[in-house]
Amino acid sequence: MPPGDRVALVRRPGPRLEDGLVTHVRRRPVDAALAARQHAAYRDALARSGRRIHEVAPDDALPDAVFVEDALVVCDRLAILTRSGAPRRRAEVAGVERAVAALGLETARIEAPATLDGGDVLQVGATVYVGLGGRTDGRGAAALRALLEPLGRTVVPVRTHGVLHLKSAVTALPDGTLIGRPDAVDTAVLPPVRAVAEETGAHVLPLGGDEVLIGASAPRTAADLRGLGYRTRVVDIGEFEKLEGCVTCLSVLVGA
Ligand SMILES: NC(=O)NCCC[C@H](N)C(=O)O
Repeated sequence: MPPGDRVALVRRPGPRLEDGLVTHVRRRPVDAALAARQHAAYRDALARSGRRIHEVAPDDALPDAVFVEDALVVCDRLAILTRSGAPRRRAEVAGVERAVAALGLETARIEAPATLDGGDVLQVGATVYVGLGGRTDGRGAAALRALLEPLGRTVVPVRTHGVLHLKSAVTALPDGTLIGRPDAVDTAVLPPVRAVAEETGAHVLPLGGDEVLIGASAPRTAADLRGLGYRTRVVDIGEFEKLEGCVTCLSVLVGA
């Protein structure tokens, strides 16, 4: 991957998407054809923000593979292949590893028995918050710390409650301000978290400059962010939200 290249890794959903895991929400039918269209629009939004789309080969046997951020954490030029806290998601890493190798990144992995999902890893400048909840354990956080401290990062574990991942509850605006649901995380270890108007407004993906990607299900949060001076790029990812997915989890951004 040449210096300056800005890439978005994505993985298209398959026909068995509706068999994806649900933990904190009631299962609802998922329309696979609509999901495919929503994913195409999501890829298009990332491409329009100046990202080169790099696709991980889809795997129709792995319904949750579309949530690619859980299998991979990228920090500078290091790609960390994770070991999900959901055993049936662990096979997703193989395809992601091949895609990462094609980008020429250095690789490392979270080794058993540690568990870590990428959705629990929130990078804000030189600080990396790691959620401790259903999917990531203390060993996973320690393994992440051992890999990232040499890169000048400070790793801060954060307990989560009643949410799938840390980034289900809290994400960061381009200036580093945290936004989301303070009730779902241990706020004692975090800077102030700006509460959002809708649950799905907790998920924003900074795209560069003052632009953020946000789901169409959070119109009041999007309006608030525009009020703060941000440009919002809105995508409808409703079929993925039925499976506890959000705008962050459908991609991994590599490069500034
Ligand atoms: N990082 C994320 O927010 N990932 C969403 C994963 C959803 C998937 N159905 C799961 O339960 O693992």
